[in-house]
Amino acid sequence: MAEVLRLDGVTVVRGGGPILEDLDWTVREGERWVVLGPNGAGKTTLLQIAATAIHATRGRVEVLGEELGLVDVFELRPRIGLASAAIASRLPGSERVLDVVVTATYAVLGRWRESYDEVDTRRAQALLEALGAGHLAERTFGTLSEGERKRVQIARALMADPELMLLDEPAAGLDLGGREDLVRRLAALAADPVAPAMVLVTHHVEEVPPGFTHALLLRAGRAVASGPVDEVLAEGPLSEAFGLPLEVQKTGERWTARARA
Ligand SMILES: Nc1ncnc2c1ncn2[C@@H]1O[C@H](COP(=O)(O)OP(=O)(O)OP(=O)(O)O)[C@@H](O)[C@H]1O
Repeated sequence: MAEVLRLDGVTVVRGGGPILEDLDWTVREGERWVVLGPNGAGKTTLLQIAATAIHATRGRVEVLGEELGLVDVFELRPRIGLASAAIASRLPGSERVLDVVVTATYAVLGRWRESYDEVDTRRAQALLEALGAGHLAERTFGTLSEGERKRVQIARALMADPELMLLDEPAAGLDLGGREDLVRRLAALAADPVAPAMVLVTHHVEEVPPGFTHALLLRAGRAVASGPVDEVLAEGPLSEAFGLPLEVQKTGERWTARARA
């Protein structure tokens, strides 16, 4: 399968020290990855590399077959879908939800022209419906609850039909019902054979949707484990990544973890 993301020996230095160190990682077409690790492990920095928002200090990064540093990132970015709190905070609260989604076609934040093609509007509405947010299309983004915003952001990230989808802590701030609803919708997306390759960042194994195939565990900027989800989301690697002895259980296709008594 084709590689959509490849990092070879990637190091990112900030404030005098490495915040990602000597990372090798490959994501292939059809794969659904979860990136887990404690606060400050480097997860968001890694997504920023994948989103072409920052450059590695050392090492080589290929995104969608193009080597960063040798390619115009403005041509690459429309092929990458990104949903993150940082992007959501830049979306105008007064914007109609349907427009929030439609404008992604033009890879701009906020509405910048008065009309869109009918086909774009229909696609935006269909994506909102697929994420259980069809009824919110005419509302303004600022009036939505946190859970509703997350679903709209994911619809927005899918709008431009990306080849790589990056989700930074999509369940953060959601209540139990909201989290479970989102996990279910992400599982449906993961099961869709035409959905893009996905990378989902989270702190919690409880948020890993069924159908995610691979996991990368980070601790202090280094990979602790990387590979098929069943091998990586195990007590040994998770305890090492989070720095405490954990009891991990898998029930059906969901995981739970807690500190060992
Ligand atoms: N510009 C910067 N200058 C100095 N340190 C930075 C800079 N950007 C990030 N860091 C540090 O790099 C480390 C990794 O940050 P990053 O946001 O990637 O971690 P994370 O795993 O996403 O954390 P969290 O789970 O808390 O969101 C943190 O210790 C952070 O303070």
